[in-house]
Amino acid sequence: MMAVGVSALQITAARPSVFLTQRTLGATMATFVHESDRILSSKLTSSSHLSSVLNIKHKCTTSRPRFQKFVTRSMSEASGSKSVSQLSIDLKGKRAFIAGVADDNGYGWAIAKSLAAAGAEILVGTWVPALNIFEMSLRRGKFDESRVLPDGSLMEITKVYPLDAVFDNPEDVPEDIKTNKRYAGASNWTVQEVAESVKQDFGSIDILVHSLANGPEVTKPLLETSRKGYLAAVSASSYSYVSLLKHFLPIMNPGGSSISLTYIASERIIPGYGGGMSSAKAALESDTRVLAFEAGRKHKIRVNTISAGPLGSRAAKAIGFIDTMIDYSFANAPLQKTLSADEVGNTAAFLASPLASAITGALIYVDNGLNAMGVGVDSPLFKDLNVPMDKH
Ligand SMILES: NC(=O)c1ccc[n+]([C@@H]2O[C@H](COP(=O)([O-])OP(=O)(O)OC[C@H]3O[C@@H](n4cnc5c(N)ncnc54)[C@H](O)[C@@H]3O)[C@@H](O)[C@H]2O)c1
Repeated sequence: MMAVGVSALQITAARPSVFLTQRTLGATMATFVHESDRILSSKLTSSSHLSSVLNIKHKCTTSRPRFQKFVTRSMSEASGSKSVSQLSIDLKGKRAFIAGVADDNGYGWAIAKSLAAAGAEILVGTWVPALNIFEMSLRRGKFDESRVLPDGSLMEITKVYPLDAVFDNPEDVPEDIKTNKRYAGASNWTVQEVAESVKQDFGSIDILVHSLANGPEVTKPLLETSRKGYLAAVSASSYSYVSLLKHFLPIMNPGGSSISLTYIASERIIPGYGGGMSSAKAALESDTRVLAFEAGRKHKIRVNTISAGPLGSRAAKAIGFIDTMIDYSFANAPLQKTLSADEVGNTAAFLASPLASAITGALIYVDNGLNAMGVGVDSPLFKDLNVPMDKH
């Protein structure tokens, strides 16, 4: 079990922590030895002694390595918690709205878990046609195994909102959708209405995540994509983000953070990622920069996007060649390992945290480094180079 008040997402160095936390200091006494081997007995009884301890440590950094080593060891031992660092991703008291969670396989779910592990309250927006099955599965405990957080507790989703991010307000909704039975029973699911509902229910949020995309003609090459299909991809996958941020910004607390998910097909040719989806991701990335400026200046909100490597989510499986992309990444990325959705989730938690307080308008790759490659090293043409190669 984690200590009370400590979030489950800690950034911990391989070495034991060298500083006592304020909390620990209050209850701790530590003894230090002077470098000339004279005993300098310094009883630490309150947190007001922290600065003097740190000063001693600071002064001896270069010229008194032996003394520093001793102080370091004494302090860690006195703290009694070698693995607790002072640098943690702490989102306690923050509230996140994550758009695009409809099962436990995708990046949205993993991001929700990491944010929850760091202490944030979780609200999700679920695409209306997927809402019933998602809520039923949640209720029946189908996701319980994947709700487990690092400290053993289960991620709580405070509220699930129906959402269709293709529509900004009720006036936009065409008749065929209004009468569609997949939308029957749900209400207030346009972007504007969802933001209003969240405002009514909770007042404000601190973190907005856009983890959704849709391109009805994604399996078609760009040259065969219709205007309708192309615009639908951009509407669902890019403008949906502009709209979400526009409607949520007024209820986002200053210092808050917004994150979207993109894919390398925006900047490099990925045959098979068609239907205008590569164009939609390029728009999303460009918008990230402009929105960072506008949201930063007006509301002090940071806007970043994560370019994630391939993951076998429901959406990716619909494209059809995700297993090939996962194999390709394993064979060619600098890090030969399977990308876990949690790695993207943890990056999102970092970006949402005060640790990333100067990062905005950025595209962060979380893809085992595949983006950095200029060639596919698994090509037979490279066989004489003897590139180190693990088996998948
Ligand atoms: N899976 C990958 O390999 C990969 C790689 C890079 C980036 N991404 C991006 O990650 C994000 C999440 O996708 P994922 O792959 O985790 O799949 P996913 O299936 O978990 O998420 C996509 C979600 O979008 C929702 N959605 C679709 N249309 C919607 C709409 N109009 N309104 C509201 N919700 C809608 C779906 O219901 C689904 O929950 C997407 O932006 C995707 O492009 C995925």
